[in-house]
Amino acid sequence: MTHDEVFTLPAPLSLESGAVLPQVRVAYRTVGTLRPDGANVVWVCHALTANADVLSWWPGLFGPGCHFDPADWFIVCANVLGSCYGSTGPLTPVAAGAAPLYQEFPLVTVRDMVVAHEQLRHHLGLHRIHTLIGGSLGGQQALEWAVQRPAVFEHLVVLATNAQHSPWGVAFNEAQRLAIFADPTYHAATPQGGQAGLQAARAVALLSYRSYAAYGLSQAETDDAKLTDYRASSYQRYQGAKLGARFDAYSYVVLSRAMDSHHLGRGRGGVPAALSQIRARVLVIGISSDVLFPPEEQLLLVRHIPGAHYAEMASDYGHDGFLIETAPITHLLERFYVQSFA
Ligand SMILES: CC(=O)SCCNC(=O)CCNC(=O)[C@H](O)C(C)(C)COP(=O)(O)OP(=O)(O)OC[C@H]1O[C@@H](n2cnc3c(N)ncnc32)[C@H](O)[C@@H]1OP(=O)(O)O
Ligand SMILES: N[C@@H](CCO)C(=O)O
Repeated sequence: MTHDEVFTLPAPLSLESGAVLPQVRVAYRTVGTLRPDGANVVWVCHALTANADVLSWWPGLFGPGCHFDPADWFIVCANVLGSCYGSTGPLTPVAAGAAPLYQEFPLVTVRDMVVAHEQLRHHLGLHRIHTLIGGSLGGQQALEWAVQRPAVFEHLVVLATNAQHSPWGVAFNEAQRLAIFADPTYHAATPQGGQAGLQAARAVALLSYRSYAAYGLSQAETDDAKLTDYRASSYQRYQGAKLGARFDAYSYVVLSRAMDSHHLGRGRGGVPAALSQIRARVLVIGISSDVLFPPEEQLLLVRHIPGAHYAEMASDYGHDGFLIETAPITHLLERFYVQSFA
């Protein structure tokens, strides 16, 4: 029922930047069984540091007994180009026998990621996708894909995402990249290069993923006499180390730049014109406390996507609420599918 595979694109991939990747591999996982009529496909686009194993990083939404239960759905998730979970990225060769490119890996855009996954969709023979879903960078890909191929997707569910990455979002990403570039080991181009910088970058990023309230709830001090060694400090260090143990600095730079590049309106006459091309039935979910992708960005999507539904979740978790608040998301999905068939 679970199938892991690597698909090699049949031809070199020309990137939006003009660079060419001679050989691109896309690691993907499918879970569940495809119905003979092909009507039960849910394709998941993952966010910044996740991977093709959606049941591990989106528990509560994907898995036995969840809304997207593999007993009912054929679940597809592919690791994005530039990442470090099996698809071609800075630490893997881009041609047979070639050395990894590390910090010389070319600029990848969200459009490039989608072009690679569109080729995978063809390879898998999936002519209709019942639901395309993603949050954050995953939502950016899902929107881009729905604009590129409006006829393929019946339903589109995007969470905590936007039509164009904001100056605020770019600035957060640049602050994180500065932490990585300040680490001299990054420039040495080894698999472990930039680890200290990556850990600092994750600690910076967390401030944009959570909220004042979330830190207050989980990291409040009980010892009034304390002058140092605060819980919030050790939490930041722990989270940095946790990402460092499973990710690399070079992929992090590539993926954060891809996020910066996201602009549905580029070359398409602007964002409203691009969004108006979407034909899927759309649910847009915002999170009240999301400071990185604030609800006004999702409201802009809803204004320009024909017939789109909007729901806002109240949450203390900020942007990461899209990964954590799976009970209210399940409720919103159930309501959306009922509305879709009404
Ligand atoms: C193997 C893989 O690649 S799996 C990929 C996993 N991640 C992804 O795919 C990306 C998406 N997921 C995420 O971004 C996150 O996992 C989230 C948002 C879903 C949840 O974040 P988490 O870090 O798990 O939760 P939270 O912020 O509550 O932190 C809990 C962790 O911090 C630790 N912690 C909490 N307070 C402190 C503190 N004061 N000091 C030190 N550690 C602390 C907890 O012990 C816990 O540790 P654990 O993760 O080892 O169990
Ligand atoms: N916490 C998410 C990033 C925010 O979208 C991740 O690590 O992928």
